[in-house]
Amino acid sequence: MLALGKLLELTLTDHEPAEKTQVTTRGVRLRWLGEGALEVRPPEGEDCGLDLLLSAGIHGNETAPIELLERLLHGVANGKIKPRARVLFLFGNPAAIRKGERFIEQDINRLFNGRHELSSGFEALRAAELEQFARVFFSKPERTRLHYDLHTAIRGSKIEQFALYPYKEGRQHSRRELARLAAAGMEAVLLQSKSSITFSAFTYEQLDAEAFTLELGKARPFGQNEEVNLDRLEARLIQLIEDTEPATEQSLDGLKLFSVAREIIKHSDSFRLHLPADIENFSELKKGDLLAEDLAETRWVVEEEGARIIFPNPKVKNGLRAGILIVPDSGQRLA
Ligand SMILES: O=C(O)CCC(=O)N[C@@H](CCC(=O)O)C(=O)O
Ligand SMILES: [Zn+2]
Repeated sequence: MLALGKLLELTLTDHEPAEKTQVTTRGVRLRWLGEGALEVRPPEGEDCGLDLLLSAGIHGNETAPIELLERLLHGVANGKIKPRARVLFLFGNPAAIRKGERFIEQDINRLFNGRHELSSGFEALRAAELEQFARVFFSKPERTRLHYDLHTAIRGSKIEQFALYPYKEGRQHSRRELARLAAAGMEAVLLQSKSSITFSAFTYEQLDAEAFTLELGKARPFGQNEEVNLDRLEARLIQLIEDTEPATEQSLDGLKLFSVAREIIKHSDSFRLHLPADIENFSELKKGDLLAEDLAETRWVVEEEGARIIFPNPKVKNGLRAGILIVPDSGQRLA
């Protein structure tokens, strides 16, 4: 296999390849752009017009999606996958991947959309670099832009695979994209209702890509991901790369939709979350329950009908999201 097909190995060993560009026997061009970043270009005349950004390892301990990208890249490099789309593969936080940790100094997925400029250190520099890779990749006019940022979650979940769909004022969420996600095995989508500082929010809000964070199961170390079944997603990604995707039905195929009722922000070290430590994502909450407390007698009480919790985490830094309170959404505002 071409050396550049081994992007994960290069990244894990912190190795710069001798040859930065390689071409497969079928004329597919692989270009190493920097640490953990590789662009794939289809042969001349075979480009279908899709620019697909696939990122994983934004959190270094979320290995199933990293392994998935590695399989796709091996397929491209050994000729089994025949790209007709331009694809940018990104491993988000190489230093954290090498250590098998969520992050080194700070959560890189809270440093996009300008936040890295207000910060410093390794992750802030990397977030700026990732924005630049994405900006250059999505700079070609009149092409379709799609970004999937692949993650796994800290805890178990009542709904195993789901997507988070960013928000931008004046832009509607696309029913067609949701149908595509359902076909890729996603069981639910959370429609965001405000701007955010994650990687997918950056490409959605600033680069006009359709962009999603995909949550694909529980985070486990490399080689221990047999319980994370990515078959449907993998098949769909290969179809996107090869431009063989069947015409997507508009049916959302049982996809559950949620919207954000409230983000629970941890303001101080006094923050207390009144949920069991092993609570699963999408657990239902009872109206009237005290969810959390913080300084100055701040109390978070469940007021919404049908409320559920995702990503509860009292250990985040002060000022960051310590959980999301979500409610069912009828999908009436979809385009
Ligand atoms: O399990 C958790 O608590 C977090 C899992 C995770 O990393 N989720 C992403 C979601 C990003 C988004 O809101 O689009 C994150 O927290 O960065
Ligand atoms: Zn993550």
